[in-house]
Amino acid sequence: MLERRFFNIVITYTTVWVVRRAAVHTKMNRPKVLVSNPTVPQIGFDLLQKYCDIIRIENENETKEEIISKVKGVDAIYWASRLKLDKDIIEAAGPQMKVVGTMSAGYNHIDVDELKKRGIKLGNTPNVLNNAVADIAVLLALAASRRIHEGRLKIENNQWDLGSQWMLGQDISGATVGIIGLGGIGQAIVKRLIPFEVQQFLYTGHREKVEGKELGAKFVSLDTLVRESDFVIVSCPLNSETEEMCNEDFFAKMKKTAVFVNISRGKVVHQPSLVKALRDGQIFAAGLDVMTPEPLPPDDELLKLPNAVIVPHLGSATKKN
Ligand SMILES: O=C(O)C(=O)CO
Repeated sequence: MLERRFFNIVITYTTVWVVRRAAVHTKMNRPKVLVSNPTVPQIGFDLLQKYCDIIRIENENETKEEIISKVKGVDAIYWASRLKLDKDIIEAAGPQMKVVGTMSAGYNHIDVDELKKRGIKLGNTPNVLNNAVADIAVLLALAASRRIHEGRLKIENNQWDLGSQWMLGQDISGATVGIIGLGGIGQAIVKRLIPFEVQQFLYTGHREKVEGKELGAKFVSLDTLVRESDFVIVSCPLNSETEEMCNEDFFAKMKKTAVFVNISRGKVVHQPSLVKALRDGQIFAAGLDVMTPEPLPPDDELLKLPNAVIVPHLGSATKKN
């Protein structure tokens, strides 16, 4: 999964741009940049090399210790890593460090408070990923509601039944779709689902948005969204407010026929409660691009559920040709 993600050239350009700007800002001829993982596409290294001296981590499964051993004295960090960029690493870099660029829309893997305290700028890659991630959200919503994983298992187990009422799924046409977090990705999801003749879109977040009005979506409380939606799609950032927001109480409020989709971060969900809700038929199905932990161990309970469609965090894993 990591290799495929890092092929996203658009992301690379954006991150390199952030690091370059920092270089100009610091008025240094050739600032030193640590690249935290070697699977960044060559084009990324080439661009960086033009303006900066690169400190490389050669190990694809980089460790915090390795990063700490090489980070001292750098002016910037190109964070292409699933590890947490935490206080220890920031401190080890030293007070001259001015900027961090990350190849992702989400930045929950970076200690932003620690960066702020030290006046270090952070660049991420919002918007470039909206379409790719929204595509995965739609794919998961349809795959989960139409029992795609379960159907495949039935074939493999020689349980193909010819009855007319077999393996009925949930329609998305005529459904109420609730989007938690109508940011760029949430809006792209709504745009994709309009042609599916969804009956109404609900959304929730900090405030009502002009874009919501333009898309014909109705701003409601989280409670209303969870209770009234046939599809609940999570596309909000992970932060202290949203961590484990989808818990036992949340799933208990959902309709028994509803489908849950998460393309945000695994930790927005209290996963044991989701597993229970799926196992006990409290909700109909789930489609997940993100989970806890990542990578998910092959013997995890989630993978034993026929009504869970799971992909290994492929939201942004597309290649622009
Ligand atoms: O860019 C991100 O933050 C993603 O996780 C895309 O899936």
